[in-house]
Amino acid sequence: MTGSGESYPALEASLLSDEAAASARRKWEKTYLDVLGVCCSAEVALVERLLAPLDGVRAVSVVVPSRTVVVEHDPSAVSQSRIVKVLNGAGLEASVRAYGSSGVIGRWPSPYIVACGALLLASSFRWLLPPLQWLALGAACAGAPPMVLRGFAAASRLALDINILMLIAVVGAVALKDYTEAGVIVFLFTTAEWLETLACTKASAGMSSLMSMIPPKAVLAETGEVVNVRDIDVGAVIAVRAGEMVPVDGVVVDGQSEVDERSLTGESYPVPKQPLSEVWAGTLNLDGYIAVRTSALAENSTVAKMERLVEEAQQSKSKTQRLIDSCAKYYTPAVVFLGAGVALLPPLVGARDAERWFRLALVLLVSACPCALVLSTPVATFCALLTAARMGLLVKGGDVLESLGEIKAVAFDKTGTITRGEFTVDIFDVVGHKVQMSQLLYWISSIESKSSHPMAAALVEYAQSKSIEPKPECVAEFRILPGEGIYGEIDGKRIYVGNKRVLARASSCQTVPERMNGLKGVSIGYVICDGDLVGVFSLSDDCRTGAAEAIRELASMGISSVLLTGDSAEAAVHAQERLGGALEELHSELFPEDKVRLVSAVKARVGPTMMVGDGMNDAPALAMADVGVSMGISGSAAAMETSHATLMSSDILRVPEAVRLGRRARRTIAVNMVSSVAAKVAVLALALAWRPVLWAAVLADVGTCLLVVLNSMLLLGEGGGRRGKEEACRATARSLEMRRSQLAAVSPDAATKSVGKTGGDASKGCHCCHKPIKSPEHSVVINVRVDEQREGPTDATCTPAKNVEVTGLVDASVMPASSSCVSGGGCCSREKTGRNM
Ligand SMILES: Nc1ncnc2c1ncn2[C@@H]1O[C@H](COP(=O)(O)OP(=O)(O)OP(=O)(O)O)[C@@H](O)[C@H]1O
Ligand SMILES: [Mg+2]
Ligand SMILES: [Zn+2]
Repeated sequence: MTGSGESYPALEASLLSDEAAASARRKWEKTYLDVLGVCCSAEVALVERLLAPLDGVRAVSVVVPSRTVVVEHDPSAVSQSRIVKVLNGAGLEASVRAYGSSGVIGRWPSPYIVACGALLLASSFRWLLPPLQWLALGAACAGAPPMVLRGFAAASRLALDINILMLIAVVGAVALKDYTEAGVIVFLFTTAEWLETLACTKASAGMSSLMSMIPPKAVLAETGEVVNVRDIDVGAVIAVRAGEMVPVDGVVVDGQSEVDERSLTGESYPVPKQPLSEVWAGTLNLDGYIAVRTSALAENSTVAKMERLVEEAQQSKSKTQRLIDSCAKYYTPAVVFLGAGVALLPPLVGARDAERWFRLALVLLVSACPCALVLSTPVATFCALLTAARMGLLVKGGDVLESLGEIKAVAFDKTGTITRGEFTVDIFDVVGHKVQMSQLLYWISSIESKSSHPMAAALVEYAQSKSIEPKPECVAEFRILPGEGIYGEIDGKRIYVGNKRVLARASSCQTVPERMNGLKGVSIGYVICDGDLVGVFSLSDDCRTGAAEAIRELASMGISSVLLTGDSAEAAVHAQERLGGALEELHSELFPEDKVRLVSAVKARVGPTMMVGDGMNDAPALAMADVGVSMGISGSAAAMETSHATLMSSDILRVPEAVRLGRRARRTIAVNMVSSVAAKVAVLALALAWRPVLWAAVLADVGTCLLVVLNSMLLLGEGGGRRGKEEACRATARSLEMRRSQLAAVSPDAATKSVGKTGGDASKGCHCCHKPIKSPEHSVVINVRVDEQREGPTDATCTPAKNVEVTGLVDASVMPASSSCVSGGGCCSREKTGRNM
């Protein structure tokens, strides 16, 4: 006995390992199918039940709004055509979507609908020729086959769906000898379904445009060989010519070009690329040839991750949807019993008008179809998610979208979020006589090249500009000290780089050179070598374009903004001044755990809170917030992972836009739900008060379904393209700005001159929209002009800046609002737009 008992685990293990081996041998592939017959969540279960048992199918997911079924399968075990056959066997009208095609969906009504319509029309002449009334019965029969097939497939799996309810109504009407009614029901139902499919085409096209951005082939730079994108290894060099899509993420190694990153960031303007620039799969190479060394496999490229996220987001159900679904499960059987009761009980107890009760039961059944109610959330969520993705905001699920609309407060990180995270080194000094400048630079740049903090990049670049190459391989024991700086050992020396906390920790001598005292608006760093302060430096960073505008926009929506930074209090206050005092609270010198604590404090005090951040030190706070938004494709991976949404572009104005989209989505869902319930109530009221009209019930049902879809699709048009021309202007300004910084890298004079020319046009207005140049969109142009006008008279309107008083250093430094104007420091709107944003 024991013997056989013992043999089981062994057997199981061998079975398992066999299975594991088989599954490892298998080559999984994803097939996208257009399945027109999917219209309700009832069909989702049906599709799953049909495909899951097939051998060689690993995963099935159904995207209702775009009528897409995604099957992960092993083509050698179960072919695409087999899957299509199985689905069509249940009348689901499936077809394989070709790679890169935009979800071809039948534009013409099916022959069933046409025949049904034609017969119904002919039957309307029965007042001329009474036998024509039989044509109505013919119409019902002609249109019914797809319904019967689907209904039968559902029924054989003990599921009750809309097709069955409609068939009951049709059979009921025929039983009452009301053939016209039967014909009308079939016609209305099939036509509405067709219209719904048409309406979904747009949404579906949007989704496939997300999925088919990457070209299937790429060209190897060295050999010119054309290879499958999936077969490209990391580190291969591929050639991307003008007008082609970048096929894999990578780094430019040769050539120069401008790239349109709209597919990722939602903003269409040329981004200049030169050697060492990063490029991403799915972006468009506009002009010039570039050779790209790949940094990821095609399946791990950013766009592929995005695709997966969007797919997952559609499948993850939101709160509202889960509620509806869980009700729908008990609801439909309950309604069937109720219907049977209404039809059977009154005649049994002797009611006279049996036919009326029978009709009432049928109306009840049809009206009970929860189709529109079930659709009201997912379709709206789908459309909003697509719009968000198009504007460069990747939302990880319907839940997040709903929370976005509830936001009452936003916590911003400073470095890399409010500011650009592109530091410049202002001062770099050796302290004492222990080390030489070149040695100090070598140590720092070597250690910093192991850090991903934005300050690190600036320090490495600074060293390189002094012809010193970092050697990260010589650094041992590298450590990140959260909220303080970094540590590393090089040439046998123990070196700390960081803020004054590091100074306090690592050095006994705390006296700082005179020069570093009283510096405004910069971050000061210290270098400590074996316990001695050997170097100091200061770094400055500018606010992002539109940061102040974004915060003001949030305020106008009743949302308060706070700043949470690991940087010094001085740097925080400086940013606040640059923003014209737009922030309500400043908290500085925070450790990652302080950020978490403050986010939960804001949550408790104000309400649902969003956190926007980019760095590793933001990750825990992002997870804590109701909605954590990570900034930028180049932001930290940890932040992107823990956040609920990722802003692919660096346009901070997308933050208020996202909240607005969330609010709009919530409103749309509410309208959908109310109208779908109201329509049913109206029909039932009509049936009780006057008489039960079957076709009106069907019309109300399919009509609200259609309305729900159309109403949700209004979400598609907004968001991304809302600002149109303004957006284009801002984009031009930004690309100008970028060109300027590119030029500045080469020669600072050239930059001023080249953009200065544009500045000359400024008196006439913007060169693209001819509006007077005032708005932040034209910051670059003004940038130059303000430099010239610094001494001149400033604008008469002076936005009152809130006076900043910093209390606790580590903890909250809440600022009382006062209306005194800080002189000089960016309080005038003219200067603000010019210098800082
Ligand atoms: N690699 C580094 N080199 C030098 N100093 C650093 C480095 N990393 C961190 N520091 C110092 O530690 C401070 C806190 O860093 P932390 O990453 O917590 O915040 P931050 O990114 O500067 O600000 P924010 O939280 O607004 O993004 C920095 O302001 C800087 O002074
Ligand atoms: Mg940061
Ligand atoms: Zn319905």
